[in-house]
Formats: sequence, structure tokens, C-alpha cells
Amino acid sequence: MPPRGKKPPAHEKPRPLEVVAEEYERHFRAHFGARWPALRTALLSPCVHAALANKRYGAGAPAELADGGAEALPLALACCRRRARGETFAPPPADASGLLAYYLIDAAALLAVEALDISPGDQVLDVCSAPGGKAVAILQHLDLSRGQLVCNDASAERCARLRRVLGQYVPREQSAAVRVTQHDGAAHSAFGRLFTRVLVDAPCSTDRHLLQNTLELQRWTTLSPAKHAERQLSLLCRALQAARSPAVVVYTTSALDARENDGVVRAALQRFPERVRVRAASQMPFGEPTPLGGWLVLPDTSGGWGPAYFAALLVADVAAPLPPPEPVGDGGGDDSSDDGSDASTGEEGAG
Ligand SMILES: C[S@@+](CC[C@H](N)C(=O)[O-])C[C@H]1O[C@@H](n2cnc3c(N)ncnc32)[C@H](O)[C@@H]1O
Repeated sequence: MPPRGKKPPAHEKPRPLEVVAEEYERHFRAHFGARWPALRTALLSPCVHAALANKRYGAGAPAELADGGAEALPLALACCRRRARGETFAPPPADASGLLAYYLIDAAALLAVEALDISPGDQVLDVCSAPGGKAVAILQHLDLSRGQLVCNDASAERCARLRRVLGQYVPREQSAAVRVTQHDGAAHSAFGRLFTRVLVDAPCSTDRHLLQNTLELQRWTTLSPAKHAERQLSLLCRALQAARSPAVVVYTTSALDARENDGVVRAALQRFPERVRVRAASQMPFGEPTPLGGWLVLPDTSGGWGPAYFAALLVADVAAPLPPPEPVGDGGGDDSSDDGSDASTGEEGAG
């Protein structure tokens, strides 16, 4: 198989593909047992997209979203549709002010946003926000005359892309309610204790991406999920501290390894016993519960959506602030893809 994907940094010498592929195979066969061959096949298939309607779009509903144009998905967001397998959506049209009619997204990502249980007046923080897919979904739940959204990302380059995306979905006159910040989300006090809803869409192994990009797969080792988990825990602990209780914090990844999923949530619960608990996921249109009360969407059984993991955490209504977490190290060194390592601080409006 010829190498495909982004070239790894020069200091990370890729290992022979056959060796890594065999290790990866053995690792996930042990993880998923008899399910793995079908799951691997589904992960290697092209991604499926839903079209999420932009409620702030100023022209009539486009044909792509009309009844019969695509199948409605059973989500709280009324206008979210999918094409039959193999069909694609046309690029979204723009209205007179440049706002786009819809955003193409994996429906599993929308379930994670639904788990936030957003009310129109919520103050929402999206800790790892770029390029902004879940932020666009959050915006559909908010009334921007009352609610607010802070979209953060550590990467300057990805923040620039995030601002472009937000500008295509939020009218200029409402853009003061949507801010973009550039912080390391794991840094202490990056956000203050202000938010009623917090989303942590953590950088992770992104296994579907890994399997489809052999150059990046060559950087994978059996230790990679544990290294990601260390940084993910740090991000989740800081996110819990940014919650103004009672609040909902949703932790989500697109990783397969349980160490990056239930493992991180379990460690966070141990850090903050009595203050934080899992709100067990209620039945969703696709996916399966995890042992800890999270939810896992895997493409072999979901009709192609995912992989996605999420867990909703309830932060108790207590006056005392949560104690700062122990330092967990930088956890870096093995970033497979969705990473933002050029962190610096900054803040500005979206749009
Ligand atoms: C899985 S992607 C987020 C996808 C995004 N939520 C969406 O729906 O489009 C993870 C993001 O985390 C950012 N990131 C990595 N480390 C971070 C950190 N320490 N603090 C904040 N963001 C970070 C990356 O730059 C990347 O954009």
C-alpha cells in the first residue's frame, strides 16, 4: 500500500507500515473481538454526511433540505437531513448577506451536542472548537440575544479557519454574542468560572482518519491512546472548572480506544468525587451505551456515522470552587492529527 496523508514531522521517524498495521490490528482485535473486521471495513468506507440547516439563513429553504430531497434525521434539531448512502449534498447556497444554508457534518457529532442539553439562554464554552462543526450545531440551539458562545482553540491557524466558518453562519449584527479565543484549554484559569454548558471535543487518535492515512498510522504505537488520554484528562479537568454549576460538561472524542473515552471520564470523576457525576445517556437514534454511562457510535452498526464517544457530566451546584487538578505533564509527542500545538493567548469577536 503506498503511503498516503500528511508527512509526519522530521523528528518522528515513521515505522514500517506492515509492522504498525499488524500492531494496530492486534490491538483493536483484542479490544473489539469478533466485531473488529466489520468495524474496520466500516471505518475504511467514505464518511457519511448530514446537512444541518442554519436557522439564521435568510433565503428560502434550499431544495437539498426539502422533504423528499433527503431523509429527516430523528434529532432535536428539526432540520437535519441525510442523503441515501453514496449520495452527496451540493455545496450550501449563500443568502444575500453571505450566510450559508447548511453545514455538512457527521450526525454522531450532533448527538454529542444534543447531550449538552442547551437552553436558548445558556452561556456555552466550546474548549476545542476549530474548525467549528459542533459550534455551528450549538448555535442552532442558542438565542443570541440572551445566550453566548465562546469558541476556543489552541491553534492560531485553526482559529482563523474557525472565524471564517462562524462568519458564514452568524449574522454580523449578532456576532458580539459569539467570541473566538485562542488559549491552551488545559491551562489553569484560561476561562474563568462562567459557563452553564461546556463542550470538550478533545484532540484524540481519530482512528478513522488514521486508518485512511497511512503516513499518520505509521506514527501510531500501542502507547498513543494513553498519551492522548493524559492530555485529554487535563483538558476535561480544566473544563469542569470553567463550569458555573449546576452545569453540563460534555466530553467527546472520535477515538476507538476506551482509555481515551470512559478511561478519561473515570479519571476525572476520581479527581472530583461528589462534585461531578455522569448523566447516563438516554436512548439515542443510533449508538450504544458504554459501561460508565457514556455513549459510543460506531459506523458498523450506525449506518456509517462515527466513530464518536461522548459522556455528559453534571457539575453539582456547590459554592466552593473545584480544586485544581494535579499536573499531568504535557502528554504531547504523539499527536496523530487534530492537534493545536502553537498555543498562545488572544481573544476577539467572531464573524
Ligand atoms: C477534534 S478537533 C475539534 C473539532 C471541532 N470541535 C469541530 O467540531 O469542528 C480538536 C481541536 O483541539 C484543538 N486543541 C488541541 N490541543 C488543545 C488545547 N490544549 N487547548 C485547546 N484546543 C486544543 C486542536 O487545534 C483542534 O482544533
